[in-house]
Amino acid sequence: MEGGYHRSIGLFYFCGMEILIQNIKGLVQVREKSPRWVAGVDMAHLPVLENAFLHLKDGKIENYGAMEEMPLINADEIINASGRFVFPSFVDSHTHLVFAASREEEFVYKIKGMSYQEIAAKGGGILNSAKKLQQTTEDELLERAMIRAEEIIGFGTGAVEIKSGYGLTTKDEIKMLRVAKRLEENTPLRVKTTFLGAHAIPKEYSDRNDYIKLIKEEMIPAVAAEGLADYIDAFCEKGFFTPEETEDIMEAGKKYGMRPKIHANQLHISGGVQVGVKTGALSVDHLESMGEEEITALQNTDVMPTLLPGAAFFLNMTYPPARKMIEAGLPVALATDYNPGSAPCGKMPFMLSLACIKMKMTPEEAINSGTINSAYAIELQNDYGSITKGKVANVFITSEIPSYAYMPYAFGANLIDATILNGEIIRSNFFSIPE
Ligand SMILES: N=CN[C@@H](CCC(=O)O)C(=O)O
Ligand SMILES: [Zn+2]
Repeated sequence: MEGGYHRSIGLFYFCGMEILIQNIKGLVQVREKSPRWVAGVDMAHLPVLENAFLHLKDGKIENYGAMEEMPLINADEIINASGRFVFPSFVDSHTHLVFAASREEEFVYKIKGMSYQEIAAKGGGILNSAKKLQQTTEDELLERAMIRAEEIIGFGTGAVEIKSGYGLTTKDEIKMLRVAKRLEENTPLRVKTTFLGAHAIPKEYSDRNDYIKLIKEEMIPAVAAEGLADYIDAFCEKGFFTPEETEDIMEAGKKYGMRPKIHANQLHISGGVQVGVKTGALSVDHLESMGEEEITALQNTDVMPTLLPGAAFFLNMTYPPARKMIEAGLPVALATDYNPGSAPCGKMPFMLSLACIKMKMTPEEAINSGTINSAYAIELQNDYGSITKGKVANVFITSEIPSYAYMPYAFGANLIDATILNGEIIRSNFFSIPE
């Protein structure tokens, strides 16, 4: 067995560890061959193997099957999961989890009746977060983001996308993205990064074109030179960036190898969906405001519609029409949008509950959305998002629950009892972790 140094906790660990989880009540999202996504009526199907075993070796899924067919396995660690379900870890494909400070003063304004746009116009919102982030050092930001990373691991997340967009100057955007990269080095999370310089226009720009020029001519090349971003994003919304500006910025990013992922149709029908389709975006995200035309535009494309019900919940807005999208044959992905302004919550199981309760998705559809489909939304579907031989050994074990549907049903409950990432036991509260 080979040893190694644990990046996050500074402890020696056995990276060649073999783990056998046996007597699993239900092994969820078992796919012999991983699809790139599931769409339309197929979203209602969630493959679950009852009374199963799962064998993890060298950080990968080695084998799984029915208990009565389990071969002899010489594992270092044997976990008895009777009464429990094992899920592939969630993939959270849209977050802003690097930020300097929370914004609960705006929360109170919202309670008193101010809208998201009114708060932004008063210098709150994204510009408020940018001001605080500019005054925070890279190391301080990392320290704060590490706490959130540990938090989401406890909620069952194993891979995450993190955006910039609270820097709004070249040096501060780079600072945010460096922190996101350092999170991957310092935690067991798989991290994908997105450059979101086009999140808001800073106050000091009387001509918005000057800021857009800065994004295209200075920020994008600087971010690319350090290899800091996989994707490029813009907040395509009234009062933020127009569809034409969004398209221009997406095309500029593409020249540097960054594929678009767009904030689209959150507050209005913004044209963001059509720009996403036109620029070959990997995903269009939010989609609270969708007409027939937007749904039709997404059909027969490779763009993943990504729903962020935590933002609609927090802002008390209409939820995306998930049923209409699924009935139109589209896939949908789910993510948290974890950020200090519109969704201060990184808990994927709660997103599943909101998907079911508020968007009328079934538990099967919600689980497919937060695993295999959200993996596609950050191009990780070949390695994450399902229990498939050869994929990364990222799983969690639930507490003793009656069914997998209990996960979205018991909203807010903490139902995750153990987490294994990259084949390492990260935490457990029902068996002791080997020294
Ligand atoms: N909508 C734009 N960006 C974030 C919110 C940012 C903020 O208010 O800080 C979102 O995805 O909801
Ligand atoms: Zn967002």
